[in-house]
Amino acid sequence: MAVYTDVAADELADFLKQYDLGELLSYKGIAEGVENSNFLLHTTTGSFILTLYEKRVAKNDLPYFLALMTHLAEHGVNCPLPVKGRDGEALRELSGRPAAIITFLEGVWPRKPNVAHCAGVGEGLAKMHLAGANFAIKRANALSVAGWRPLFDAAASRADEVQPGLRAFLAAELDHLSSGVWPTDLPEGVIHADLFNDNVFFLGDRLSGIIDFTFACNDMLAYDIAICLNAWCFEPDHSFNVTKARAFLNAYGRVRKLSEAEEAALPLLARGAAIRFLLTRLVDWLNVPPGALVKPKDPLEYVRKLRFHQSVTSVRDYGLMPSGLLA
Ligand SMILES: Nc1ncnc2c1ncn2[C@@H]1O[C@H](COP(=O)(O)OP(=O)(O)O)[C@@H](O)[C@H]1O
Ligand SMILES: N[C@@H](CCOP(=O)(O)O)C(=O)O
Repeated sequence: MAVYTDVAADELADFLKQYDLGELLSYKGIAEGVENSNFLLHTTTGSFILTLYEKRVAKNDLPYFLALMTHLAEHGVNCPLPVKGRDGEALRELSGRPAAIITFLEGVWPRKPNVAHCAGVGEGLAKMHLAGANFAIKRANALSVAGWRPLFDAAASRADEVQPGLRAFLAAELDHLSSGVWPTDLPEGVIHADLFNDNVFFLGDRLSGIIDFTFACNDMLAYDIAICLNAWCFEPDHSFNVTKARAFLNAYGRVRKLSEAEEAALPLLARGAAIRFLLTRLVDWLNVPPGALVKPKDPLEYVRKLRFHQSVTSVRDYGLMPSGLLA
């Protein structure tokens, strides 16, 4: 359960007086997520999500996330809306943390994503990319290449406790990715940057909503695709499922066609996406705050994904023909 900061009932009831949300009926910490403390609130007017922003989130970035959700919702993406208080503000403080209430989205995230889910997320991601095109505020990706070295430095001395040889493996990969090979000329825009299956809700096989914009930023759109290939297209036995990848990429391409340069960059972007999540997971694995109710995610899952992408020689391995998408 990701609750790093607890909230007392009387404190919350007082907090809610700043909103037109009625009286608090009940609330509970949410048993998912690893980044922030989240609570499900039931009030006399409905259900809401309360987020207390923790560790990796810079306070200065919060207006970006909240404005982005509003922008995307206004442009056809089903995502939560920040709830404003009577003073017109959505962002305030609770229990010493920046805090915001957002609307509750119906739907269930898929525990075992199937091919239809992968197609749904491909279409949804492309629509989100198009919807973000005219969003005016910019936020650099703090967890791109330049952000990986500090994470490595924070974990390197204990990496081999997690897997012998991991430190050297990570060092070599980081050296490669920071040697000038990382693309700089691919189409950019607003990316979600964490579109894992626990951040996409479905009703049956139909995508019903996207949540958790805590890592959203401006970066290469194809990098978001690479993050999804990792998050959606591997099986529990760690094998890559090319059928899911093809379904995901084809559905994406029907809404926003990938350029040949983007296709060609996918193996490298997928390596970068793999090391990014490997490193944050490793740091979290080695630094669980005492008393926090959180289940850290397995960094080694991403070692296997990274090794797979290191072995890729052609985009055919992702279900693509080099010259374009398969029909
Ligand atoms: N707007 C929402 N509507 C419904 N459930 C939500 C909403 N936002 C978050 N949740 C629930 O809370 C969980 C954790 O939220 P998430 O934003 O992924 O956490 P974190 O802030 O740690 O990244 C989600 O998996 C989901 O179950
Ligand atoms: N998706 C990340 C962890 C952070 O995401 P959250 O949405 O679960 O808080 C990972 O799998 O490493």
